[in-house]
Amino acid sequence: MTIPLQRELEVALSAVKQASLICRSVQATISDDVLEKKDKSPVTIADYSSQAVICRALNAAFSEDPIIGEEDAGELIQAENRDFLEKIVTELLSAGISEASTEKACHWIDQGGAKEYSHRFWTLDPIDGTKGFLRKEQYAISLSLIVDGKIVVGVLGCPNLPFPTDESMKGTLYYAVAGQGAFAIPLDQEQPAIPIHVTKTSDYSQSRFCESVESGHSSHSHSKQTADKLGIQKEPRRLDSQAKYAVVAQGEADIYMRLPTRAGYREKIWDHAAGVLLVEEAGGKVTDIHGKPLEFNQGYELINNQGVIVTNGPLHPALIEILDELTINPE
Ligand SMILES: Nc1ncnc2c1ncn2[C@@H]1O[C@H](COP(=O)(O)OS(=O)(=O)O)[C@@H](OP(=O)(O)O)[C@H]1O
Ligand SMILES: [Mg+2]
Ligand SMILES: [Mg+2]
Ligand SMILES: [Mg+2]
Repeated sequence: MTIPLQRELEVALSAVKQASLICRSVQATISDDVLEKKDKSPVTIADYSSQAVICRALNAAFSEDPIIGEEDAGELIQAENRDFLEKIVTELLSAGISEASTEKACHWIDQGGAKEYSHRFWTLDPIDGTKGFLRKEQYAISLSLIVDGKIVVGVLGCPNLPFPTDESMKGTLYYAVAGQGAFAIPLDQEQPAIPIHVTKTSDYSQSRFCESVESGHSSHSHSKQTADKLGIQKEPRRLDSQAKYAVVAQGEADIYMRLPTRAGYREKIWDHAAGVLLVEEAGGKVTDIHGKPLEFNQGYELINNQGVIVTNGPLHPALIEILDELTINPE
C-alpha cells in the first residue's frame, strides 16, 4: 500500500536538507553579504540560494504546483547587485548544481513567486529568522504543502538545533504529515526518524514559554504580563525562527507566544505553516490570540488572524482567556 503524500514528503525532505547544508556552510563564513530589502529586513546569499535549490527541486518533481515563497529575484537583477548574484551561483555550484548560472538562479528563485491562494500549493521560507542566522544563532528552513486550505506536509530544517535525544548532534530535520505524527531526524547522519511529542503539563507554574528574540516581532511586555497572570515562573526562552515550534513540539517548552506589536501587521503563511503542522502532529494546539484557527486559505498572509498562540493543548484555554482580558489588540 502506498502511504499518502510519501513522494511529496521525500522530495521536501531532500530539498530542505540540501538547503540546510548550504545555509550552514554560508553561516560559517558569513561576512557582510546582506542586502536590505524594501521593507528594511535583511536577506543574505543563503536566503536566495536556499529558495533557488528548493524551488528547483519542487519544480522538477511537481511542475504544476505553485510555490508561495518569501523571496524574489527583483533586487538581484539590478546591475549593482551583480557580485551578490555571482556569489549565489557559486554556492549553487558548490552544492553540486552544475547547471547553475545567474539566469537560472533568478529563474529558480522566481518560481517561488506565487501570491494567490490555490487548492494545492507549497509555501517556503528559505531562511526563517534571518536575524538569528546573522547572529549565528537559531534559524530554520521551512517548507510545507497546503491542500484545500489544510497543511498536509511540513518540513523544518533547523541546522543549529541539537537533536532531541542527543545534544551532541547539532542540526535537526523535523517533519510531519497530516494524520501521521511528527518526527525528527539528525541533519547529518543516516539514522531512523524518532517521533516527537509535546508535554502533558496543565500546571502553569511548572511551564516554560518561548518567544521571539526581537521585541519588534512579538510584544515582550504583553507576554510578561500574560505569564505573570498565569503564574508562569520560569524565564522565557527566546530564540529566532520556527525553531520555537520545534522546541514546543519536542517538549522543551510548553508554550510559544507571538503577540502583535503594531497595527496592520499580518503574519506571513511561510513563517508558520510547517511549524503549525509539526506541533499539531506532536499533540499540541495552535490558534491566534483570540483562539481562532489559523486560516491558510487567504493568500500569503493570515489576514483573518492576529498573532499566534502555540501550546501543548492543556495550557491553551486559560491562556486565551487571559489574552482576551488584556488590551493587546493594537488595531
Ligand atoms: N512586525 C512583525 N511582527 C511579526 N513578525 C514579523 C514582523 N516583522 C517581520 N516579521 C517576521 O518575523 C520573522 C522572524 O520571526 P522570529 O520569531 O524568528 O523573530 S526573531 O528573529 O526571533 O525576533 C521574519 O521572518 P524572516 O524574514 O524569514 O526572518 C518576518 O517574516
Ligand atoms: Mg525575511
Ligand atoms: Mg520568516
Ligand atoms: Mg525568511
